[in-house]
Amino acid sequence: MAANTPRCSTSSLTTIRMGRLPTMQKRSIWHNLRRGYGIVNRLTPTYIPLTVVSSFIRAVQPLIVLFLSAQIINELAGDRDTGRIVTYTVLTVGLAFVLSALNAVVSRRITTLNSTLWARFYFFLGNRYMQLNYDQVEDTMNNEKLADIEAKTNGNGLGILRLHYSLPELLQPLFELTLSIVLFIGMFTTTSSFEKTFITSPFATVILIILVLLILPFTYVLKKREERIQRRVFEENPKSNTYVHFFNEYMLAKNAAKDIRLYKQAPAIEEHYNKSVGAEFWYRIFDLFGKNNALAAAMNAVIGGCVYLFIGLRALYGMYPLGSVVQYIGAVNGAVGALAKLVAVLGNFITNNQYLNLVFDYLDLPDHMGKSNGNRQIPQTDLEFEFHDVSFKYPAADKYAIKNLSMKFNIGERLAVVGLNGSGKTTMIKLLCRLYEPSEGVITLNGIDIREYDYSAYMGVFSVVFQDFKLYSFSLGHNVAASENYDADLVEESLIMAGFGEKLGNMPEGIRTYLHKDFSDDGVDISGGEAQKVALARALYKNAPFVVLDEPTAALDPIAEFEIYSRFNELIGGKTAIFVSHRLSSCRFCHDIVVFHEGRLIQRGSHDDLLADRSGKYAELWNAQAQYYVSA
Ligand SMILES: Nc1ncnc2c1ncn2[C@@H]1O[C@H](COP(=O)(O)OP(=O)(O)OP(=O)(O)O)[C@@H](O)[C@H]1O
Repeated sequence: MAANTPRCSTSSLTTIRMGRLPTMQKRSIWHNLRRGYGIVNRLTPTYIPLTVVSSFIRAVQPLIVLFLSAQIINELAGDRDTGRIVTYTVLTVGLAFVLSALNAVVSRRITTLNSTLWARFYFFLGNRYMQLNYDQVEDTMNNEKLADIEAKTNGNGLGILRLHYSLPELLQPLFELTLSIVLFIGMFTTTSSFEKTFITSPFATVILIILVLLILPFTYVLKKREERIQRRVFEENPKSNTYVHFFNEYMLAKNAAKDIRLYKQAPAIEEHYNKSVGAEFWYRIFDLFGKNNALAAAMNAVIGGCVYLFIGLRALYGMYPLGSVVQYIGAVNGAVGALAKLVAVLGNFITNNQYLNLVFDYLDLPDHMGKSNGNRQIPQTDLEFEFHDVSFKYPAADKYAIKNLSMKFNIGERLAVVGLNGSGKTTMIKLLCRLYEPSEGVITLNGIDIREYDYSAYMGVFSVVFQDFKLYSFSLGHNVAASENYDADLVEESLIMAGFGEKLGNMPEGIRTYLHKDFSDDGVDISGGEAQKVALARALYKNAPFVVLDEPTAALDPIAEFEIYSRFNELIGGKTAIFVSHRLSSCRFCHDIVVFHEGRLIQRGSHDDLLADRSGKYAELWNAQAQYYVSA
């Protein structure tokens, strides 16, 4: 029967089902370039066409000046026709002006798009993170990959951002090469009468071409070396990006600020940071880049010198007019430079491919709990959930957090869940809410495996307040409704029901008041207990049929706690509710109590029934707490 069929019984299968990255998938460069530029185009739609225009202008501008200067020199050395000289001069100045102006406009727009892309790309990554299945978010391996992507993007400009910045580096030399060929092609088709020597022979032309083409293997070798060393440095420091990410977040985290100060963590953090993210790491990469750039410049200078010599000698033998000498030298050297840049950028594409794979592996993490599962609609009323012999082990753990759990949640009743720390209470809730899937056994809703229901609709069934809930620095209304557009009356009502009414009355702008001061100088800071009330109001506003409160009153003062309990039935209405708490006295209003111990359900019954079992865990926990109140 499906209900008891173990799923993912082998660890490797579990690994894949949990949506981890088994090994980096290899994709072809062309596939990655197409997909990568597709993303660039989606994030900044005008960037690619504007870069084509800008690269063309940058390539054509010096070559137009070169061509027109050559015409002027030829005119000065030949017919000296004033009209033509003036026309060339005006054209040179006029075109330079028009192209510069056009380029300034386009470049300004591109500069804006560069920073836009940066911001949008980080949102794109973060947004993907928000869409991941929860188990993938908790998976250290995926988090390391994300830290790696962010650091490689941020610190090294690799991955998608490299594609973005490489586009002009690719297009400009492509245009330069094409236009330079147009300008120097005349070298090989000259009709002037010249002296026949070795220098003016076709053989010398072949030697020149070979010399120019030498730039290709030379640049390729440099690029390969760069790639090899960069890869080795990254491999030798596999955790350095995670460290950077961790420390940068920790040092600035508001909830770490107290501990950092009181435990004087700053020097220890600094020491650990320097050890784990050593300057040596960056030094080796940048040292290599510097040496490679110097070698490439030296090679260009040698080839450039040979080109000068060759064309100059040919001019001496009468092969080219004076102006054309300037044009050919400029154009051939332009072509040499363009070729070197093209090989370098193609090398960059090859190097960058592994970082694109990293990004695409992350983007392609399977939605194994959502789309790949069922699309059955959620029943409208009477939702009855049941665990059937469920066991669960966290991905990297070797111990079961839940073992052979069978229990039913009675419709419309309140169930208290108690047990020692680490006994599996929160894990049970995560399984019920489909944040994780059971390793063995099955959970049903009205007799049907919960995996057969539409995932997003299923999540809508629960109003949950977790122990580690988070509020954000937007308005109170935004926090409660989790939306820009909300029902203001319902938000207020929920806050009042959750015991936040008095505080709300003192807030300068009511539910439009911002929490914290990140986005508003008038924002208010609230205490831990008040935050818990807002989180409770959020759950009430959602008005889902099943309420889960995981230690909802842990941060509340005794009076607030008493108020919440005494109005609990009013708060929950006829809904089914689970209530996790360490304060056993607060469980007494529940119809039923379950006791967890080491991942197993060991007792179930009413408060009186459980207490009657004097040797049971519940009685032990109750007596342990009661003695403090009695002695007081
Ligand atoms: N993300 C996780 N990865 C690996 N192990 C985990 C994870 N979360 C919890 N555990 C382990 O699972 C077991 C059950 O944890 P769980 O959070 O369900 O306990 P709990 O009863 O809710 O505890 P508490 O009363 O402290 O909130 C513990 O041993 C815990 O260390």
